[in-house]
Amino acid sequence: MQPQSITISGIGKGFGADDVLKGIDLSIVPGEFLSLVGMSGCGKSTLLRIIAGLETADRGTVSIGARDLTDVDPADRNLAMVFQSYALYPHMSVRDNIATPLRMRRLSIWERLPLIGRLLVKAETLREIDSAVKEAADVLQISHLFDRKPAQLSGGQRQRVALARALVRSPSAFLMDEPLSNLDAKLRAHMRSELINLHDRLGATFVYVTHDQIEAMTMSDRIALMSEGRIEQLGTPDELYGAPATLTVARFIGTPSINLLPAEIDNAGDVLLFGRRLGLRSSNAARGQATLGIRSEDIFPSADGIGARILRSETQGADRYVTCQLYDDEKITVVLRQRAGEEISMNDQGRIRLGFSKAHMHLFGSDEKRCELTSLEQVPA
Ligand SMILES: Nc1ncnc2c1ncn2[C@@H]1O[C@H](COP(=O)(O)OP(=O)(O)OP(=O)(O)O)[C@@H](O)[C@H]1O
Repeated sequence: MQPQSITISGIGKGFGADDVLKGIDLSIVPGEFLSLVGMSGCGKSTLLRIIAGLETADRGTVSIGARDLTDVDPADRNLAMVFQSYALYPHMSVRDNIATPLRMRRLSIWERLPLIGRLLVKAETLREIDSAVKEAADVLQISHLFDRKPAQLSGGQRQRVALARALVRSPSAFLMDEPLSNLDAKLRAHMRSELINLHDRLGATFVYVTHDQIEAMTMSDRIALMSEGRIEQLGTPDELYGAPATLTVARFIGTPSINLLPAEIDNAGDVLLFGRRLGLRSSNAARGQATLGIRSEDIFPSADGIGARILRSETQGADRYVTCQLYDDEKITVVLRQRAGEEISMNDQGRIRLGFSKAHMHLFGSDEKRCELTSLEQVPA
């Protein structure tokens, strides 16, 4: 199956008085791995269900390739949906679970009957179904589990059966709703890389819903970050991390979370942090209160920096995250990343001085939107 594009135009959806999707436009390119990510309740599952045809939009259209699907039944959309709950048939073997979508599509109601159906159906059709089931099971490395029932499988194996069942139909695209969230952390990380491999091998279009930004950041070609029924930002993981369009995106993406500090913009557009000019100017920010975002890797010990007190430090793999209180202000703490082998020099009271990398600061105006910053060295006087 050639990978297909998915085009979503002006999708709106309400449940009662709740406006859950407020006009979504999104073009997913053929073969792309696109994640819909956002806080619980932002509308990502509803959007995926509308693409699948399991939910009807109040307005707007969904197309796959050149085909408008808005009024097409879910069964005729040729999209494979994989759920968090796996949705396997408990009484059927792994082989029969995988074969079911093909039997539904290729066999008549009589041919699907146990025993008598076998007499009616053509041997060639059965062979074709068996071979497609075997191929899908081989891709997901579960052929040795063919005769087991779902209850006899681990979580990861069940999810693989669900994926094989989706794969066997040669769908135009795969739609996945939090497919890994029932797995423990280690298996999750393993299945993440299996899904990436599967995507690379199939070259198919994947739309993946998750509330886990790490999952979205590590797996996706592009991410659509949703908030309150809107797409807040659409871009590559690097774009969302390196140039968050809004405070919501900045807060959501990145571990540890971005440090946010209260700042001010004076009449000339100069940015002040704790009353000090930073040598940065914003041409498009409204004057007054603003927020500066600084990621932990862009903060470093510096003799002429801002005074801070170390509160705690946590080791995570090769990095240590050090939480510091700025100016003894209880509300303002920052986390900096200390790499293995680096020692932070502090005085006996646990105090240090911190500098911020100007080139990597993110400024958000009072409307919470990103403002462009220029270094004053580049601004003509
Ligand atoms: N069938 C329904 N009837 C009424 N309200 C619904 C229905 N389905 C979803 N909602 C509401 O719509 C909003 C968006 O739900 P949706 O499941 O799309 O969010 P989500 O971003 O996928 O959240 P989660 O990560 O928790 O699954 C929520 O407030 C939810 O309560």
